[in-house]
This record gives sequence, structure tokens and C-alpha cells, in this order.
Amino acid sequence: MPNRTLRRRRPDAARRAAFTALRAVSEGAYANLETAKVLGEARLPVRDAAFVTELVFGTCRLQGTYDRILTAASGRDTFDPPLRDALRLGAHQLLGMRVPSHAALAATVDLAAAEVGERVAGLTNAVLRKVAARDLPGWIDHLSAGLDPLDALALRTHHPRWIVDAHVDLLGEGAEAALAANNVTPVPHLVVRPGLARVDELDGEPTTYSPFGARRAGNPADVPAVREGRAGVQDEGSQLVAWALAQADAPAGPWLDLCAGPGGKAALLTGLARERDELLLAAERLPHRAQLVAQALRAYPEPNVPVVLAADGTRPAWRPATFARVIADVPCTGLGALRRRPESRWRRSPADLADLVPLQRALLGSALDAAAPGGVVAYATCSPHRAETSEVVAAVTASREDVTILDAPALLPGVAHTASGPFVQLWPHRHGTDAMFLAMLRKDAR
Ligand SMILES: C[S@@+](CC[C@H](N)C(=O)[O-])C[C@H]1O[C@@H](n2cnc3c(N)ncnc32)[C@H](O)[C@@H]1O
Repeated sequence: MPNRTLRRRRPDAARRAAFTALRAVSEGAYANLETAKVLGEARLPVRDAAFVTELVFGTCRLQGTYDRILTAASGRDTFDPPLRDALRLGAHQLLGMRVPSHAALAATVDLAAAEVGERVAGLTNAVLRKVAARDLPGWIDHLSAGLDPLDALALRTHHPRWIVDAHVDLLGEGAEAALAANNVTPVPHLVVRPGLARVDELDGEPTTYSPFGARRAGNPADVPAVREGRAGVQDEGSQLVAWALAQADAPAGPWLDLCAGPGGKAALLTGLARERDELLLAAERLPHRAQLVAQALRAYPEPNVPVVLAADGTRPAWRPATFARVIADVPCTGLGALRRRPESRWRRSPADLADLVPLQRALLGSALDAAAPGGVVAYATCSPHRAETSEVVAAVTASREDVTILDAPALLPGVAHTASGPFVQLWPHRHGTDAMFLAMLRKDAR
């Protein structure tokens, strides 16, 4: 008996690190940043670090499903948050990883006893034994009984219902494949700063459509060009959006990135602007994010060094009708990047749209005001949600008489199945990219 008590109070370092990260995520932190932080502190062997990453990311991604299973297994709707996080980690080991049941159970009881208190050891053991009685498909079948088809789809693909509705609205029966793709962590995409590095320096497999990128597993900082700021990390979808803006027919003149932080698109656009001897102005409302933009652009030498401004894009610090090319890559729900942000689907809600949509409209209006006659504006979101995409474009263009909607898919001719009317809509399950939306608009020449 004394031995058992001693063992319970010594959970292994990997699960302890995962618990620390998950607690922070439950209180608002980002899973990727928090996992990197705990791994930096814990200095675990590579294999254990991979275990921690999968444990945290997988638990976050399936959180809603695990909570329903824990409720069904325990008959309780709520647990104290630290115990709930320990149980979620146990559920993921039992149902989502190849950890033998006895090991997952014993290790989670140890963890809960050490981190929450010896008093929860019995409850943890009892609940997880019931969880272990079925595998994940068995639980999904069990909990799906009597659900309407879209609630069952939400359960099966581990998404909240409103996100399922938004996908079904756009894709109909294709929604399931798109939702399933959100559950697969992508291999990181790297991108060159044009003129400063070549794609073969990225040491990966060239991206399918973008001529600037490569897919490469592992730590991006191992690539010298990334360390030196001559390349960076950027999803291929974002590369394509920047490329489309650069390909559009537009007059000569300066370029503007209206919502630039943390600087991925500004960094690619700067290289493309410099090839034409043009200057890019990068604006970002939050000063600390404006600093990230400056950091992303640090490797570009004189002349035509991009200008970074901490400025509110809805209160322009520049003269109207100035820029030949403008991008408004507006703040959004991020529903297009769920595969890279495991916790995000459970944190966002439809209420976010009420705050975001008016800002998105205001920023698109500012972008159009900033464009010179004949200039082009790219309106981009990392969300496919209709309220943030085509409906924003429709509302803003309906309120003005100086704008023409361009054929955005024509600017990415090598990329199949992008068209959603005159707009580009990329998808993880079709293109292997984030679900980026792009509208291209022209400010009519006076
Ligand atoms: C989707 S992110 C842009 C991503 C960036 N274009 C990139 O590729 O790295 C939107 C950015 O807009 C910024 N933002 C929010 N409101 C803004 C405003 N009124 N004016 C300018 N930037 C704003 C946010 O702080 C955020 O950094």
C-alpha cells in the first residue's frame, strides 16, 4: 500500500508537462505556444516530446467529444477544471492514442492524484474504466443514437455544430471531408523571401501550387535561410493569396498591407514588390504585432526597405487613392486554420462574428479608399464562413460605385477547383492548404 501511494505521487515528466500545457490552454493560452514552452522547460527526450505534443494537440482537438464521453461515463456534467483536464488527457490516451489501457489508466490516476489531490484518485479510476469500455468509434455510435444528422456529423468529426453548419452551407455533402481534414496536423510549409533565398534552400518538397514554398517536417529553425530571415513559415494558401495580388493587372505605384501582423504576407509581398522596384507599406494596429512584422522583414536590404507602421487601418495614416495594390487580410474567426490551431474550434463562437464582421467591412472600405484609380484590392480571410467572406464583399461593394469585382480564380490558373463565383476558396481537403478566401476588387479609374 505505501508503495502504491508513492507511485501515485510521481507521474511521469511527459504527462506532467502535457497537463501543465493543457491547464494553460484551458485558461486561454494557445496550444502550440504553450506546448513549445513546456517542452523548452522540461527538456524531454525527442520521443517523449512527440508524445507530449500529440497528447496536448489531440486532447484539445477532440475536447468536445471527450467531454461528452466523460459526461456519459460519469453521469456528471461538470468537473473542477484541473480534474477535467486530467480526465481529458486520460480519455485521449485511451481512445485517441496507442497507449495500452492499463498504462493510460494508471498514469492518469497518478497524474490526477499528484496534480489535483489524492482525493480524486478513486473517481479518476472509476470514470476512466468506464471510458475504456468502448473504443472511440464505439462511443461515437453510442452517443449518436437519436441525434439529427448534422449533430451526428458534428460528433463524428469533432466540431461544434455551428462550424459544421458553416461548412455544410458551403460544401453540402463535401463538408465531411473538409471537417475531417481539420483533424490532421499538416506538415509545416516554408516560404522564401523572393530575391533573398531559393526554394531548394528550404530542404523540403516543393509546394504543389506556390512557386515560393516547400513542405518540410521538423523544426523550421533547422533551415539556415529561416534562421537568417531569408525564408519563413507560411501556409501555402497564404502564399497563393499574396501571389494572386502580385499577378493582378495594376498600375505602377506603392503597395499596402493593411493588416500585416505577424508579417507572413508582407514578407512575401515585399520580395515581389522589390522585383518591380516598388515599396511596400505594412500597417498593423497592435504595436507588438507591428514588431513581429518588422522582424519578418528584417533580411531585406536597402533600397526599397519596407515601411512598418503601428496604425489602425480604419483611421488611415496615408493619403487616399495612393496605392497600386492593397491587401486587407482581415482579422477573422480563423475557421480556415483549424488543423493548425487545435484548441480554436472550441473557443470560437458565432458571437465572434458580431464583432468581426463590422470591422471586416470597415477595413475593406479603408482598403478601397487607399487604392489608386485602377488599383487592385485583395480581400482575404483565413475563414470560409460566408458572413466573413462573400457577404462582406457584397455589403461593401453594394455601398459604393467605384468598385468592380475581378475574377480572382483567373489569377491562380494552375490551381484547380478554387472558384466560388468570382472568388477563390481554398480548402484543406482539396488543396492541402488552409481554407483561405480571396476576393479581388478593382478601384475604377476616374
Ligand atoms: C489575419 S491577421 C493578418 C495576417 C498577416 N497578413 C500575415 O499574413 O501574417 C489580421 C491582423 O489584423 C490586425 N488588425 C486588427 N484590427 C486592425 C485594424 N483596425 N487595423 C490594422 N490592423 C488590424 C490584427 O492585430 C492581426 O494582426
